[in-house]
Amino acid sequence: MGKQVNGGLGSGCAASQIPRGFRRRRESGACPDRVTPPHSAPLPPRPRAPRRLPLPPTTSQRCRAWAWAADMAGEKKVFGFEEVAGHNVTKDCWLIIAGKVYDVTSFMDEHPGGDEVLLAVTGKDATNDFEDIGHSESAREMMEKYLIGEIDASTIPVKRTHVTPQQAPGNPDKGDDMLIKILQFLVPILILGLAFAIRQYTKSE
Ligand code: HEM
Repeated sequence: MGKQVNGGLGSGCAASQIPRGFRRRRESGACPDRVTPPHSAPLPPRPRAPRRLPLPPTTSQRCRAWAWAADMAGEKKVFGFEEVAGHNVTKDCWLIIAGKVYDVTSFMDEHPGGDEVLLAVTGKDATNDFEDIGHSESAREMMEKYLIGEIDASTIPVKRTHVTPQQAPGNPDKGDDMLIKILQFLVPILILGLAFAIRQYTKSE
């Protein structure tokens, strides 16, 4: 039978099976069953707030950075039409004017002609639209700020030209012309004939 040490261990305590390492605790009178009371347990490390990572750059920012780097290196980036045409929203707007590509995203709010006109000419060669307005010299100087590269002219889709519908063989339009000519003669003759008939009828009465 286990001997009671320094008094203090309750009768229900399994002090007799105390492993060696807990002897001191046992001697201090605390029940060795309660080896690490919750209040004295070291607090678990606080979960650290996740570090805010910087957002990855947008396509437009990447392209601008690329174009800037290329510009610094003395070469202009050459864009394909499809790539340029994809930038067609207010927050990401590119224009093709006179063979050059302009990223006017940051200019949308400031453009005196409004942002809608700029959006309306995305996805096409906007040279004529730009020239039709008769932009001032200062507007043209301003453009330099937004220049990001050049367009690969071979990628611009060929403009659709208006094709007049071909006439069917036998030229059916000719038949219509003949009918009109006949009516031009016939109608006045019929009116005259009718007038003459009415006159005759009223005379005989
Ligand atoms: C990077 C390209 C462009 C720049 C820097 C630019 C700049 C300007 C500026 C500074 C003005 C004020 C008037 C002037 O100084 O001429 C203006 C007016 C205007 N722009 Fe642009 N523009 C650009 C592209 C375009 C395009 C592609 C269109 C297409 C239609 C357009 C349509 C207009 C219109 C409608 C006005 C108003 C004209 C008026 O109220 O008399 N702009 N733009």
